Amino acid sequence: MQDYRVSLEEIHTYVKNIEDTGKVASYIPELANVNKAHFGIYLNNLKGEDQHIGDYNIPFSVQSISKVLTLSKALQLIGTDVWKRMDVEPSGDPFNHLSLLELEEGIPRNPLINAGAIVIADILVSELKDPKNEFLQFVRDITNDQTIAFNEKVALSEKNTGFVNYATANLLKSFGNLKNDVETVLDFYFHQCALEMTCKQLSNAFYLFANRGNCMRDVAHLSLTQVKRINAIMLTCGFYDEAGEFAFEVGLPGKSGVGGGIVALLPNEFVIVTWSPGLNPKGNSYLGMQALEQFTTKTGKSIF
Ligand SMILES: NC(=O)CC[C@H](N)C(=O)O
Repeated sequence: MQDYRVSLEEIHTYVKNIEDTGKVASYIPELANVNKAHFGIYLNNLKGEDQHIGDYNIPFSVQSISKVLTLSKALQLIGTDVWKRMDVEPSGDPFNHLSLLELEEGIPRNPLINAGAIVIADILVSELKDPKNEFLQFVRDITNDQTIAFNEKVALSEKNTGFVNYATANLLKSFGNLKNDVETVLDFYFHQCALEMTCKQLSNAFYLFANRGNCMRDVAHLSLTQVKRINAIMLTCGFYDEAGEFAFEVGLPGKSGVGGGIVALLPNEFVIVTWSPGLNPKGNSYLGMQALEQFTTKTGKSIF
């Protein structure tokens, strides 16, 4: 791949020399069992000349990365009506904060924080006959991989400790921005977060955001306008109160999850996925962010 002056080996070596001060998420007990030493990168350059290194083929919990996929499904189903129930502004707050939601009367700042994603889950529960299975099928279809599944243990673990998400859903309900019952919506939400995918599968799933809405099989799933808007939301809101930092250091639209994964992409050029479970205090992968900073700095490829 002559386009990219940096090899993933170089980035791997750079990252291996950094002390990983990140901590594995433990507020979802099942995630605390993950070995922090895992590290993987998968680079899909849209031309079939992929590169990878490390643990790129080990499934991990995608967590909040799933919020981009549920948003996509909701836009497919009800289009711009999504924006009647939430905004598209960065929150500048942690992913699970409640204060803004109360102040702004149950209208979440954006679909990539928990409150917004719970409203999106409500939309999918209303619109789909068999929400969990139909959403899973959507993810399998865009990834072109029928093996992707939910990890039921992770979903249950989060349900048992999901007090803040229950508070969020109840607050949304009290403001009339949740149509279905709290249990049903959160059951869907905990399952979407408990999707397990590898770096490679995630890069294949996010291919459509770099490829004008068309997946790897060249099937159109989203319009160009929808993809433009989703990428804009990833850039401004994909890293919660560190969205500015990610744009500053890396300069790509992307999304993180507390499983330690980060997906980032440059439209019409590539999708890159990193996995390193140690999280910084804002809940984003500590080494993943540094690997991506090195990648865009060394290749000179960012949206800026
Ligand atoms: N940032 C994340 O990945 C958070 C997702 C997690 N399932 C939660 O709701 O707390």
